[in-house]
Amino acid sequence: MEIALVGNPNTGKTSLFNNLTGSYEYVGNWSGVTVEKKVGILKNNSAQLIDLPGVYTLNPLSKDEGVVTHFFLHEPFDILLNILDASQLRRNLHLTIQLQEYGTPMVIGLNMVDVAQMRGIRVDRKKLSDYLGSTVVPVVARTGKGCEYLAQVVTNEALPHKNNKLVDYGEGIENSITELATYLKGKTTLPVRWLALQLIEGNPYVKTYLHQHIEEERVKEFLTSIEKSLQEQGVTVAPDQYIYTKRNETIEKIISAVTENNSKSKVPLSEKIDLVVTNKFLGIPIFLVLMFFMFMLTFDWLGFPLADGLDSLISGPITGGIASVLSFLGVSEFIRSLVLEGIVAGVGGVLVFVPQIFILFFFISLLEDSGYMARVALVMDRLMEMVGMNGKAFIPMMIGFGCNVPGIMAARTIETPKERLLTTLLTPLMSCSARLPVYALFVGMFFVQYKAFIVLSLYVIGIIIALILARVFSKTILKGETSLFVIELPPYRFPQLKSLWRSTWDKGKGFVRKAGTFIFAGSVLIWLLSYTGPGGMEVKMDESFLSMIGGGLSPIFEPLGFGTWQAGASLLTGFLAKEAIISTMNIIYFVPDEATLQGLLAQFYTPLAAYSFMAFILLYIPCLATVATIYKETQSKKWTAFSMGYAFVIAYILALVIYQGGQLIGLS
Ligand SMILES: Nc1nc2c(ncn2[C@@H]2O[C@H](COP(=O)(O)OP(=O)(O)OP(=O)(O)O)[C@@H](O)[C@H]2O)c(=O)[nH]1
Ligand SMILES: [Mg+2]
Repeated sequence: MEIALVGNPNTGKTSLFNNLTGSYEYVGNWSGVTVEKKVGILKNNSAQLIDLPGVYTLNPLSKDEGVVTHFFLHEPFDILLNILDASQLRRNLHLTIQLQEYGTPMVIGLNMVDVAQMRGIRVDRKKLSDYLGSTVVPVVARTGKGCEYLAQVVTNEALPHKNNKLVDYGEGIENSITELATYLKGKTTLPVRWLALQLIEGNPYVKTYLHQHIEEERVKEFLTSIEKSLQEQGVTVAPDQYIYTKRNETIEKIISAVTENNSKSKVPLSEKIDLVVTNKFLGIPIFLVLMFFMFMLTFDWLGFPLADGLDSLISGPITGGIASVLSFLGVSEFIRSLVLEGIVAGVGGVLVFVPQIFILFFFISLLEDSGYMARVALVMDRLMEMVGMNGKAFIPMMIGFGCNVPGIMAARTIETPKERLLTTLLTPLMSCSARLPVYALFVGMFFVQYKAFIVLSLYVIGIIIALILARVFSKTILKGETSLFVIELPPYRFPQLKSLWRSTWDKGKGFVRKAGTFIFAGSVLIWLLSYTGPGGMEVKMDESFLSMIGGGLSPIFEPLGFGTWQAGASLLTGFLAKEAIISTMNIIYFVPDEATLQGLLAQFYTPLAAYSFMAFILLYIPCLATVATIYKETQSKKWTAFSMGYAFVIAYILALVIYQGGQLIGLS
């Protein structure tokens, strides 16, 4: 049995999905968190649950909304589980009516009853159930209250195929629909009334679907007959508007019958906070201060001591322990060196940064779950509009701070193809967490006093370059209108510690896993390349294959301040994954403990060259996983190649300006 989970954005569908299936899908307090279909199995194995992106209507505007409409047209399922936000019933019911018209047996999960109660809204579950002809089960998806019972109702009860005429659109429309039904007879298994109403609303997916099943003439005839019959009735508005009005009338009737509103406070707390946070002048400074605070926490107050401790642990007792085990086993010098100077140095060098990565992810999860994300979009909207995008595109970019891959996926929520492509191309300029170890290493060495400030400057450079390029691209290669900026500001929520931790862990475990697989394999390879050379095995590092490869690249980087073969080799591996830069450096500059690695770096970099190097790493080329995602989302080799090419050029120019310009004004 297949159950489809459908509802407005940000109503708690994925929270419920996670609860019922034991999954850990992405949850956040803004609209458009889920952008693709996710399938899970109910805990009691009785059915499959399908989580879908949130939609306000089945008539899609953006790509993630299209996922839902496509699903309704092409992927048959057995039961609809419609999630309603009890505190936003009026708006949610528009979708419910459309789902009802689809005719599949439906159960209503009335979520956020805790929020509704707090605001003094009471919903009469029994009456609502009578109106809709579906069982209504109140739940709190976040805590799991009522969820088990909801699962029982969905899977156990014999659900009625109910009357799907909740709204009466009048005889004219109903007659035309009956006529359309005769043409579609035997040609589709989908409910004709639903198809017809969606067509009147202008749903492009349904139109295409109908064109595939009957002659286009018939579709046109139907639409003309609707228009004519409405005119005859003296209706002056367009048919889609008429449908909307009719639905609204029904909704008002239901709302006044089933809800009771005893709210006392006129202005909710969220709105009071927003007066400050989204203020025209204060908005951006507040955002920057928050980021600065995040970096202070990650690099100074908390992260640095933790990483330092972990580092001593890895380079001291752990390496020592492994060394003694190897001696005890009597392994060859080759194996010993591979393990200690390759794997332990490479993987350990990356794992040292786990505490800092987790702190960063914790902070990002906090922003996501509190509701601040949508506010940043609003605050950034003015800047974004100046460059041909709108504020909504900043959400994928913010997500990109964690990892560029989900950031690019989130670009699906952007309505126009032009802006979606722009966002996809520019999100890799956002500094992801994998670049953080590089910053940590270098600011720890060269900018001890200003760690957080230097890192913040890199993040801001990423944002500024993205804005400038957005402007350039939208004036040259990607012309088109900027779409209207519409965003829902969800109420602020106090994040629960449990879900915060879960979401932090979910993001962070990818980093740990990558260290154990990708970085592990990479370290072995890099070590082998550094251990062997044209002269055979055990060559001096400067005569190894790795130094030849890196040396081939180094002249290109000479003008940027880091023309060493070591830098060339690390940048090359950095394309596979940005953390690999750190593991490569740990292997190349192998020294038994980190303190001296930093000392060694001082021989190769000046502070100015270090900054130029960090800026270059920030921008130079998206990592392999990101490139693959860009290809998957754009389905275009041309744009994928472009995303790599332009990034390299920009990185080069910027690093050049920083290094040469810095020298000109006397920095070193
Ligand atoms: N107070 C309260 N918050 C909830 C409840 N259910 C979910 N939330 C919160 O609401 C926010 C949205 O939850 P999601 O599960 O991501 O919502 P969604 O419907 O999947 O959202 P989209 O994927 O964007 O359509 C999160 O911050 C949840 O913690 C609830 O019953 N009560
Ligand atoms: Mg979701």
